[in-house]
This record gives sequence, C-alpha cells and structure tokens, in this order.
Amino acid sequence: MGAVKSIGVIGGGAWGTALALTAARAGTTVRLWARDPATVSEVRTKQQNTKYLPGITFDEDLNATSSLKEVADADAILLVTPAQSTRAILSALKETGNVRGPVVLCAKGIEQTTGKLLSQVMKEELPGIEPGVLSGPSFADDVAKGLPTAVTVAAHTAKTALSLCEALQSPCFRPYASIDVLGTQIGGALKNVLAIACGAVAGRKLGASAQAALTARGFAELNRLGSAMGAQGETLTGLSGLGDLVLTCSSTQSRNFSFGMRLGEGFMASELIAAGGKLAEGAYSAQVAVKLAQKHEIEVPICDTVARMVSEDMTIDEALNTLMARPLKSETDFF
Ligand SMILES: NC(=O)C1=CN([C@@H]2O[C@H](COP(=O)(O)OP(=O)(O)OC[C@H]3O[C@@H](n4cnc5c(N)ncnc54)[C@H](O)[C@@H]3O)[C@@H](O)[C@H]2O)C=CC1
Ligand SMILES: O=C(CO)COP(=O)(O)O
Repeated sequence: MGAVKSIGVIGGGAWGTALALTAARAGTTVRLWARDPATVSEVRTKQQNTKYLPGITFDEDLNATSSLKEVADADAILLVTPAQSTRAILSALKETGNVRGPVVLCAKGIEQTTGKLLSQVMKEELPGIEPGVLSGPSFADDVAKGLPTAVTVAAHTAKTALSLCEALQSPCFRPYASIDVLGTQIGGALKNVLAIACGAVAGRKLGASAQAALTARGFAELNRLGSAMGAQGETLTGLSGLGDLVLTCSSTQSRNFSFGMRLGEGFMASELIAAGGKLAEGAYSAQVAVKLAQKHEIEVPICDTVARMVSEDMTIDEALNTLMARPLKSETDFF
C-alpha cells in the first residue's frame, strides 16, 4: 500500500477520540465516526468529549460524523469500539461497499461467542481487506492530553505497518512497526484479565509484594498461552505484551484494575456488571481465554480464577486460597 493520507476512526469513546487526535497531530486528515449524535456534535462544536474524556478540551478541530459511509473510504480505518461489537461493525462497514484501505483493530479482547481473535473475525466479515492491530501501554486520557506514549502497530507486511506508523507518528506518539498481527492482539486481550486479578489484590490490601508476584506469574501465563497460539517472543515481551501488562496491573487509571479493586473490596462481579459502569474488557475475555488455554493444554490459574470471580461470583478470599494452595511448581524448566 502507499502513504496513508486519510484515516477514518470508528468509535467515539475514550480511545477512539484519543486516536483521532493522534492522527490529527500527525498531520493526517482524520474523520471520527461516533454512534451517539450528541458526541458528534460536542466534538465538532466544543472540541470535547465530556462523557468519555471529561475535563479535556482539544487544541485540534476534529471532523466527526455519524455516517459510517463517510469514514469507510479513508486510506486506513482504525476500529475502536469494544471487542464484542467488532463483528457487527465490520459487517456494517462491508455494507457501505466503500472500504479499501487496511482496517486496524484497536480493541483489546477476544470474541466471547467464538473464542476468535479480532483479526480472525475480520477475515470472516471483511475478506480481502488487510487487517492491522494497534496495541500497547496507552491510557486514552494520557494520549488525549499529548503525554508521551509508545505503541505497537502490526500488519501482515512491513510496508503497511510502516505506512500506518507514519500516519500516526508525532512528537508525543511513537508507534513501532511489527508484522506479528496475531501476537500483538494476544497481550492486549490477556493483560485485561490479569489486571482484574491485580486490582483485586490491591482492593483487598494484600500488599505490593503480592501484586508484583501476581504480575510476574500473570506474565508467565500470557507468555505460555501467547507462544502456544503462535505469537513471537519479542512481541510478548514488547509494548503490546509485557509493556501493557505492567501499565494495566499497576494503575487505578485502568478500568480493568479498578473493576478488580471493587472485587477485592468485596463487591460481587454480578453486582458490578448489573450496575453498568465503565468498560472492563477483561470481564468479557476471562472465560474465553481459559477455554483457549484448555484447547492448547496450557495452565492459566490466574486467568481461571478471574473467570470464576466474574462468572461464578467467587470471592477474593476464595480466589486467594485457590491460588496459594496450588501444588508447588518449578518456575523454570530445568527439573
Ligand atoms: N481507553 C483506553 O485507555 C484504551 C482502550 N483500548 C481499547 O479500546 C476499545 C474501546 O475502548 P474505549 O474507547 O476506551 O471505550 P469507551 O467505553 O470509552 O467507548 C466505547 C465507544 O464505543 C461505542 N460503542 C459501543 N458499542 C458499540 C456498537 N455496538 N456500535 C457502535 N459503537 C459502539 C460507545 O458508544 C462508545 O463511544 C476497548 O477494547 C479497549 O480495551 C485500548 C487502549 C487504550
Ligand atoms: O488498554 C489500556 C491501556 O493500555 C486501557 O486499560 P483499561 O481498559 O483497563 O482502562
């Protein structure tokens, strides 16, 4: 593909808006699609998205629309709605008949009903269109404020990955190109599940040592499952793997970590989910991650415990006992 001069961003939430600002700062023509007409109007007239990025007024004028057709024919599309809505949006994009450039998957999750990664969903819904993936340690608020951030941008060819990087690069946003489309998705999906566990440890006030142990053992799960699924080792230890895991497992700014904190404080997952609230992708990915691990015959005790907290209302104390009572293991392979 040639240079990416125009980008269509689909999703008027926190991350979609932050990525539209990123493209604008890179000097790329950008149009943001949002489902909610009030968001479209506020972005266009007030340079704000108060529902998802409260307290931030953009310096950039963003062009926003509620017509999918108007964003579909850009040189590249960034798809930034929650993971479970990816199939429906891809199908709606196909209906426009306008898509020609790569579609970059920016959600961090696995399709719950099928266990498929989002690039596999895309292959079914938009065959013939190149998939890309953007992932890494990057809070939307930080990016919208122009704080320095680095992410991985993957595509099947280096040329496409580099063209996408060039269209997003600015003094505050540094994308690294990759051709590991599969591996770049795995870290983002699994770190959300593991961040719920770390949040629960923080909420139950189990201490910094426990949180660090859980992060390291969580990485062992991410690494084992990612490798079994075909991810490259450097991807798993890179920005989209270890980098994002460290960020999300250590900050109350993370919605997954905060969801876990509430579990640690004694709330039941069913109560939190029924109450609505902010998106915690890990709650949707936990069970499907465990199923994928079973398929690959990989042990993922932390993901499994999170899945049980989310789907069976296992309490934090039961979760802790389950993990601490596991049979002793070697940390490495040498015996
Ligand atoms: N917020 C962040 O810091 C980051 C988020 N992400 C990922 O980006 C994805 C989106 O997250 P956010 O923008 O933060 O979520 P959000 O909750 O701020 O916004 C979600 C947006 O998607 C829209 N939406 C939801 N379902 C839809 C559907 N069926 N059709 C059309 N629009 C729909 C909502 O109206 C809203 O505008 C998630 O997978 C998240 O893990 C990735 C990196 C950073
Ligand atoms: O993916 C993110 C940071 O890289 C955002 O994390 P949360 O969805 O947990 O807020």
